[in-house]
Amino acid sequence: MRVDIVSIFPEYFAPLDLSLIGKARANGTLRLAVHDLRTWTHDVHRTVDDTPYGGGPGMVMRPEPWGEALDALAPDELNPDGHTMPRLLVPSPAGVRFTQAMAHELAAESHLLFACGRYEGIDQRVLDHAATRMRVTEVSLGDYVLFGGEVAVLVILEAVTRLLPGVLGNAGSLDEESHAHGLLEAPMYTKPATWRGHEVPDVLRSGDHGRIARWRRDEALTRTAARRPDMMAALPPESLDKRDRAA
Ligand SMILES: N#Cc1c(-c2ccc3ccn(Cc4cccnc4)c3c2)n[nH]c1N
Repeated sequence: MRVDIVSIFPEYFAPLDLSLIGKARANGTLRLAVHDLRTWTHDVHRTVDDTPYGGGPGMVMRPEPWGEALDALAPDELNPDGHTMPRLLVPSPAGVRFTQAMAHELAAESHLLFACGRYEGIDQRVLDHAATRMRVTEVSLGDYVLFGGEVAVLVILEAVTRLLPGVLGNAGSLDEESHAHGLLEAPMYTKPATWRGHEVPDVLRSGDHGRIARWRRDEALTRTAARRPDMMAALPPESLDKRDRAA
């Protein structure tokens, strides 16, 4: 997967050299490049923002630098390596909610292009024009307001990269984690069996894999019902067997 990120704070992405994302870059699973938006400014002050039409607080990111950046990173002609147009992702408080399902969807893309806004956001015409040439998705992490899109890109990239083949050592862990099947994951334990008077549930030390699987399912259902009734409501009825309904 190829990933391009455009930001006025490219140094925000230094953490992407670390850990499993760093390894994915080193082994070629992830080809990531971070670009400074000011590369595409031409004035002495390298200006990227201006006052909003219609008035109001703050500043808006000017369309010209963004237009040139997207032209350079998503040229109309096929990329040298033959790839088609990238999918443009624009973090925004007004975006569609980012979910694990979207992470899976994005993990299937060959080229992601992230546009990190700042100030009050990017001039809408940048997104409108981009949408005439590529798929554009405004995406939000949740119902709170950040300073800009960089943190969202770090979160999205981590959620997507861990789904790429070979990135997670134990791909099986993807099957049981929270949100994998629309439920929160069950509690996890490791040695020692007793810690500060707290015991590991006996079933997990029984060696009975059927009982363990049932216990984990019951715990996942209980947790999800208590913490995320919205997820319970969204579960397809056929995904719950009669035992689940009794849990
Ligand atoms: N994803 C995501 C987000 C953002 C977010 C993403 C990009 C930008 C670019 C600028 N701001 C500040 C800003 C402040 C006020 C109004 N509009 C924008 C951003 C906030 N906030 N919350 C999320 N879940």
